[in-house]
Amino acid sequence: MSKVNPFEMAQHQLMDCAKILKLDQGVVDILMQPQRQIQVSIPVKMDDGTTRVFQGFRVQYNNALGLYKGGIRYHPEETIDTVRALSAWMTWKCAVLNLPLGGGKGGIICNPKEMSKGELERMSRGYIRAIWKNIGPDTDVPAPDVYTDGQIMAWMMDEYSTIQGKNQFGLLTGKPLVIGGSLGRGDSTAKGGLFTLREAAKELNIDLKTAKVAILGYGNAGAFASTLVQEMFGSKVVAVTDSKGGIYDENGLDIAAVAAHKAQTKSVVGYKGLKTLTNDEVMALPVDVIVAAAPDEGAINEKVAPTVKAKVICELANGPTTPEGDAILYKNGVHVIPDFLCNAGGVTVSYYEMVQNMYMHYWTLDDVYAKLDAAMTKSYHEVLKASKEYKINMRQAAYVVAVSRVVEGMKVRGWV
Ligand SMILES: NC(=O)C1=CN([C@@H]2O[C@H](COP(=O)(O)OP(=O)(O)OC[C@H]3O[C@@H](n4cnc5c(N)ncnc54)[C@H](O)[C@@H]3O)[C@@H](O)[C@H]2O)C=CC1
Ligand SMILES: O=C(O)CCC(=O)C(=O)O
Repeated sequence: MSKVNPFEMAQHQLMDCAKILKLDQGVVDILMQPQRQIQVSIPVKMDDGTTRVFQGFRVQYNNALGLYKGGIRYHPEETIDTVRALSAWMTWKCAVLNLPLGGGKGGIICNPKEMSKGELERMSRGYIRAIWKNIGPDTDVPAPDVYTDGQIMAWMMDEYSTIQGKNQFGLLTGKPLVIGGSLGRGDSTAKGGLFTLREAAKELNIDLKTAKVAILGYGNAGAFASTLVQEMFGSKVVAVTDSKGGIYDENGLDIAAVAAHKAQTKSVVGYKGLKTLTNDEVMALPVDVIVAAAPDEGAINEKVAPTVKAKVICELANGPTTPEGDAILYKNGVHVIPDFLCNAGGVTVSYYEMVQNMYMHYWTLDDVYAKLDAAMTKSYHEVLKASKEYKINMRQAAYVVAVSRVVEGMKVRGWV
């Protein structure tokens, strides 16, 4: 995961925005730190009879615009700084989409790939027992993120409901459909990002039908993106990577066959005997679009950025580009659709799930996609407009739009 400190990166980006907006010091001081950080120890009975204690976090960054919202990650290299950074980015993400929500994030340091289903269930329930007083349908609503899924959400919701003595479906989003999940949440991050790519392509006169696309990080977001980019635009996916490496075929990959290979061997590497490439080599390929979907914060740095030949980078991952990388990409005319705008489709459909849970009335898939398309398109153009008005890059522009809204919320509430 991170070779950089993601929270320092997030603070650097925020300071950049504070200068553009000429924010007062008191406002900056509030925005630079989370409102609350919770760290808990979770003892778990392992299958072999031993007890292991896992460290878990929940960081509640800012709730000026609404309750804290954001995913929970299970990762061996999770740190409080990763979770802090991600909770800040959640705040800007909800604000840039104009959702009535604030930002939060959670994580547990663990390797879910080495745990049995029973161990995962006991750890997930233990996490909820440790933090239940600080979360809830009106205060902080978690969701799935890296290496967590609907099943884990279901266990967590069930544990919380048991503690409360009543069903609490609204505790979190990304739930299985049968217990109040929303249609369309599964591929919403990728789909939302591709709606912004469509708008960027119009702006830059890129014909997506003939575009070559490289996808970094063939996980939830990346795998959906590789199928959808073909279905929605007819683009050709020529490269994909995962944590073990990448593969490239200039004539296009058969994505269904790559998915089958990954399901069988646990990696895209080795598919049809193609040479294994590193992520950095894939970044430098002659493609039109890069979809950055690997949970590898700061991977697009000052060394990698100058090698990028793509015209557009869609940041489905959180924090893939360092400030130094950003400056180089901007100078070289690479259009970056920044993370908290590009990947906001996930939390937007999570918000739709909350609305549906409250009304106990469920929408069709077409309704969800139509609303998501309208929301992502509107936000993309608001950010593009700010980028032109202020003559700043798309990330700075996304910050300007998002932070202005959060600051307005803080002001009317009398915080500053
Ligand atoms: N799933 C969601 O709804 C959302 C996810 N995101 C972000 O998207 C990114 C990916 O998340 P998911 O797809 O949910 O995770 P995931 O856990 O489903 O997939 C991650 C994939 O990336 C690969 N990977 C890990 N390290 C890598 C590396 N260094 N280089 C290349 N590939 C690597 C893994 O092998 C795996 O295939 C994360 O940054 C996450 O925070 C952002 C918004 C919402
Ligand atoms: O769906 C959500 O609430 C949050 C998803 C998430 O963690 C993210 O967008 O990074």
